[in-house]
Amino acid sequence: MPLPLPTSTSPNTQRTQRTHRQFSHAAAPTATEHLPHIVPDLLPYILAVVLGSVGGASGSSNDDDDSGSDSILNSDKSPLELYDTADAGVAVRARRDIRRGELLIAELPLLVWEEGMSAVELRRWTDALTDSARATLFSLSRRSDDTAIAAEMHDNTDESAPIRSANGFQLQLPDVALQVSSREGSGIVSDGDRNRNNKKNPNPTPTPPTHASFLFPHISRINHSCLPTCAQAMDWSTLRMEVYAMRDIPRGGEVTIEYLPGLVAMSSEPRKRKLKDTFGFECKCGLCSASLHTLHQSDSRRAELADASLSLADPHTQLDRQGMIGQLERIHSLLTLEGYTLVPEFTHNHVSRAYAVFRHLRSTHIADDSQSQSQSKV
Ligand SMILES: C[S@@+](CC[C@H](N)C(=O)[O-])C[C@H]1O[C@@H](n2cnc3c(N)ncnc32)[C@H](O)[C@@H]1O
Repeated sequence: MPLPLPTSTSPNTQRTQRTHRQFSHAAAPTATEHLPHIVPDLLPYILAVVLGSVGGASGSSNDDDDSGSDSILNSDKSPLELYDTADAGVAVRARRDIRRGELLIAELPLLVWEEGMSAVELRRWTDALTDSARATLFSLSRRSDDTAIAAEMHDNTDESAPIRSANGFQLQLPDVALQVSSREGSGIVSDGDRNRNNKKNPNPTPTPPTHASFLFPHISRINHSCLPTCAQAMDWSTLRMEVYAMRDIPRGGEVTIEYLPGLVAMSSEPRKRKLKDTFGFECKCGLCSASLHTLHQSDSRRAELADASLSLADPHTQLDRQGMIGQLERIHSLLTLEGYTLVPEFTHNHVSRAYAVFRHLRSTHIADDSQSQSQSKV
C-alpha cells in the first residue's frame, strides 16, 4: 500500500506515501514507547529517522489514540468500524459522521522490512515474530492472483510474502541523519547489504537504504478507491502513519485511500490494469463500477489532467508565469468536477508540489478576500 511526495518503486508495495503534513494536532507519544518489529539491519536507520524528526515536526496524532495500534478500530471511542463487503473483503466505514480534516488513525507499523532482502532472510525474520504479531499478520488479506510476481513470491517458503505484498506500503525514507557509519563494524550486515555491495571491492561501504516497507495492521483494512475519501501520510517523528478524512463522510460511508500515485491522471482501463498488475485485484471502487456515461466523463477529465500536468512537467513547453497559473487553475477545476478532494500525486513530483502550493495559496487568498469583504460590510 501506500503511499512524498516521494513515490514508491517496487512492484509489490507501491502504495502512496503522502508525507506532506496537512493538519496539525497535539504532540504525540514517540515511537520508542512501542517498538514495532523492524528488521535488525534497518533499526539504526529507522531510529535515526525518528530521532532526527523529533522537534522538527509540529507533532501529530489522534488525540484519542495513545496506544499505537491496538484499539484503533471497533473500540467505543473509534470513529471507524470494520465490515464485510460483497466483493472487496473486509473494509472500514464511519461509525458516526466524520468531518473533513479529522485524523482517523495514527498507527505504528507492525513490521518494517528492507528493500532488497532475500527471501531466506525475510523468512528467518518473520519466523522470529512473536505469536501475537504472527497472528495479526496472518489475519490480514493476502494476494491470491496468479501473476508472475505473485507466483514468484508463492514459490519461496515465506508464507507471509503474499500478505506483505497485499498490505505493505513501500515508503521513501526521509533524507535525515543517515550517518550510521558502518553496519559491517556493528556486525549487522544483512544478505541484502552483501548483495548490494560490489564483490570486487574488498571494503565495500554499505549503502544507506532509501526505501523500506511498512505494514500497518489497521490501515491495511482500508480498501482502495480511485475517488478516495481519505488520505494517508507518514509522520516520521512518531513513526506513525496517519489517515485523514479528505471530505465529510456520513455515518456508514466507506473510508478509502488511494494505493498508488499517478492514478488521478489515468483513465479507467490503464488505471485498472495498473492496479491489477501491482496488487493483483480488479478494482471495484465506486468510480470503476460506475455507469459507462460517468466513466466516460471521468476518463475525459483525467485525460485533460494528464495533459495539463504534462505541460507543467515538460521543460520544452516553456510556460510563462501566467501560463503556469492557467494550467494549475485548469487542474484545480478538473479535480473539483471529478469530485477528487485529495491533493493528488502526479507522476512528476514537482507538478504535485506546485499544485499543492497553488491550492494552499488559493485557499488562503480566498479566505483573506472573504474576510476583507465581511469587514468592509461592517
Ligand atoms: C490492503 S487490503 C484491504 C483490506 C482487505 N479488503 C481485507 O479484507 O483485509 C487489499 C486487498 O483488499 C481488496 N481490495 C482493496 N481495494 C479494492 C478495490 N477497490 N476493489 C476490489 N478489491 C479491493 C483486494 O483484495 C486487495 O488485495
